[in-house]
Amino acid sequence: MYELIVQTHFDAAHYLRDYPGDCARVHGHTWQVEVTLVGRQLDDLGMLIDFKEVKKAVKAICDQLDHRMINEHDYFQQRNPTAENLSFYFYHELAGWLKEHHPHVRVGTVRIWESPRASICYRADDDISA
Ligand SMILES: Nc1nc2c(c(=O)[nH]1)N=C([C@H](O)[C@H](O)COP(=O)(O)OP(=O)(O)OP(=O)(O)O)CN2
Ligand SMILES: [Zn+2]
Repeated sequence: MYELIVQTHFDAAHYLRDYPGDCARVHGHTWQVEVTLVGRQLDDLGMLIDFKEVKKAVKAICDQLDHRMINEHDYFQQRNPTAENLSFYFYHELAGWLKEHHPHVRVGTVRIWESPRASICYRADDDISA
């Protein structure tokens, strides 16, 4: 099994609806994003997927959020823009892209850092072996 990892970041504003504290006020983060893709099958070049392609796909998702108010994004109008919801959103956007373009590869995890000291990692339930 191969595990491919790419990291990137985006800067954006958000606020947490109904949060009992200062995070209910508009503020910003540099969100770090780490995506892990997994698969067994390599292409003729000996690659799981070209890093360049993965970076482009992750960037396309980040670009929808970068330098914006995340709460105004369609997906986050009804959901709080927490690291949990962001990791779920990235996971499923990438899963859709892989299904269409690279069906032999799946998303392993998406980790989102709100700060260097706090992150959330999402993986699909059936990957949990406990
Ligand atoms: N489980 C989660 N908890 C919190 C989230 C979240 O997405 N998931 N988000 C927030 C707020 O966005 C808040 O801005 C971040 O809080 P915190 O990590 O405390 O950030 P600080 O920069 O204030 O951290 P300090 O260590 O106090 O500087 C809150 N909780
Ligand atoms: Zn915040």
